[in-house]
Amino acid sequence: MPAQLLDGNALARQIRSELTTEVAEFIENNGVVPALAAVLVGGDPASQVYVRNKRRDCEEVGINSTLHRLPETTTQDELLNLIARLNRDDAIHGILVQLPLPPQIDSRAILEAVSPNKDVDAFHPENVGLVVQGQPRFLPCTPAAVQQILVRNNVSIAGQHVVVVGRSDIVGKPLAIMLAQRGPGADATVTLCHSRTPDLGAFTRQADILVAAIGKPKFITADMIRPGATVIDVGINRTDAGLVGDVDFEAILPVASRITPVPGGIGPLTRVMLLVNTLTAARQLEM
Ligand SMILES: Nc1nc(=O)c2c([nH]1)NC[C@@H]1CN(c3ccc(C(=O)N[C@@H](CCC(=O)O)C(=O)O)cc3)C=[N+]21
Repeated sequence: MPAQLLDGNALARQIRSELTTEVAEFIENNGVVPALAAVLVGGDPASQVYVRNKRRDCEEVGINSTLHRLPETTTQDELLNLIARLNRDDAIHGILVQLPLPPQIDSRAILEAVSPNKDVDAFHPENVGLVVQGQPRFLPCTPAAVQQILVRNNVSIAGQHVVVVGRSDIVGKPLAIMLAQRGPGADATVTLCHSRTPDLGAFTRQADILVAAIGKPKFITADMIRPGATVIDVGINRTDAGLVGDVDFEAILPVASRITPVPGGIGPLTRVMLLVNTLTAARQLEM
């Protein structure tokens, strides 16, 4: 029997519908509309698509969204000035600075400038620290999307061996920490593999749940999967053959028990987590 598809689009739709009710209740109780400010520097085509989809998502659930488009030549000071303004603006609850930023800008300095209370990406060091300590203010969006697709499809995590491939600061590293945490939706045994792991297949074949977050098209092949494993594909690679993930989907389908597609897997859920975090930010700031 081929693997069950874990449908990110359907789950994203369901969570947006839950959020629509919660946002309406928030507005009713507080007389304030949750609001997200997105900052886009330059014209990276993938970023344009992402920001456009995100604005549509906000509209669907009743969150206000504003987009600040800055030219490719924006200086660090100009961007810092905009962030300072958004930090002070009481009508704005969440701030997202779309990555990557142009080379003249120091991304780290920018992410540290966003108020931790409005940091809906959870990229600020204070929020990263809170996640590590198991006291999150916001969960980082893509790791939260992976956790939710597992939890909401009743995939057991506790006591399972999760192998994460990729140690980025925005996906692999925080996800490994979140799934190893004590508590619901966690309690896994986690192995974090990366580009310097020798004999990667020896590790991935031990995975009950394999998460691919490497950023290389079809990098995970069928021989690297334990029969019956759950495979989560975080990759979004634009190739001549279209959008493909980090796993060789067709070849793995007959081996795995469950698998996420690309597109339509973790991507749409990542955007939903941004909405969740914006509502959380509004609740915390309007208390
Ligand atoms: N500050 C910041 N926060 C981010 O969360 C962030 C970022 N910068 N920079 C870029 C990456 C990438 N990312 C995606 C989210 C959703 C899809 C997504 O919805 N993908 C659809 C396909 C969309 C398409 O067709 O292009 C899918 O997988 O089905 C893709 C990529 C968020 N990122």
